[in-house]
Amino acid sequence: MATPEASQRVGLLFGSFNPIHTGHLILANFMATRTDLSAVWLVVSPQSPFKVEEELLPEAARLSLVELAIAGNDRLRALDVEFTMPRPSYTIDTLDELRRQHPGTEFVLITGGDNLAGLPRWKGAERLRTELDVYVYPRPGFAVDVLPDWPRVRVVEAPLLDISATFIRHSLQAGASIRYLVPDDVAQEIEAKGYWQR
Ligand SMILES: Nc1ncnc2c1ncn2[C@@H]1O[C@H](COP(=O)(O)OP(=O)(O)OP(=O)(O)O)[C@@H](O)[C@H]1O
Ligand SMILES: O=C(O)c1ccc[n+]([C@@H]2O[C@H](COP(=O)([O-])O)[C@@H](O)[C@H]2O)c1
Repeated sequence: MATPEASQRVGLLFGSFNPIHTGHLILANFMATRTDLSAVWLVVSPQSPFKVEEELLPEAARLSLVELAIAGNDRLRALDVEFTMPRPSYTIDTLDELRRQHPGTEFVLITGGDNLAGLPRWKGAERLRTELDVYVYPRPGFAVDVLPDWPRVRVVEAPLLDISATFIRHSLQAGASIRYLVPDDVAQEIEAKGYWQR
């Protein structure tokens, strides 16, 4: 008899989450509730391969903010699987690890439209192209028809969200309010810890 996990299709949203914001949350919840996915796991990457960020919060702090943000949403889960893996964090390696840990689960890669054009340069791109369904959430300013050779890419029709972690960090550095750009609990924690504030 099939176990509940055997039929599960889970979306993986990889990110720096520096910090998590409402854009991530709307995206993740949209994928978890309006597609064939039963859940979305937010994978916090200690170090994204292409990103050189000077103001990267320690991964444990970023994970904590993700956990605060998704508390109470049964369809979302935060993962620290990359914390004990080599850096930078390559998605194909994490995918292999998660497939090993969850043999009954079928994983789908979720990404924002800004990362789509770069996918062919990711480690193991040919495996990603052929082995995975990729669900894309469009992002303002980025074309989504850039990978005609990736037949497993599917772009969802969803409201565009012009929110980024960069904007949150810059707002904090400028002393501007980030209310509603991140959940209240996250804003309070950022303020209490003084993250990105000068
Ligand atoms: N507003 C958004 N619309 C669509 N996708 C998004 C949005 N914000 C983040 N994403 C996607 O979420 C994933 C993780 O993003 P990430 O943690 O790098 O956040 P970010 O806001 O892009 O950060 P930064 O501004 O620091 O570059 C990526 O696939 C990214 O494309
Ligand atoms: O595996 C790769 O080669 C690869 C290259 C670029 C980005 N990624 C992953 O994509 C996620 C989002 O990337 P970024 O740079 O927008 O934060 C992040 O978690 C990275 O680990 C992965």
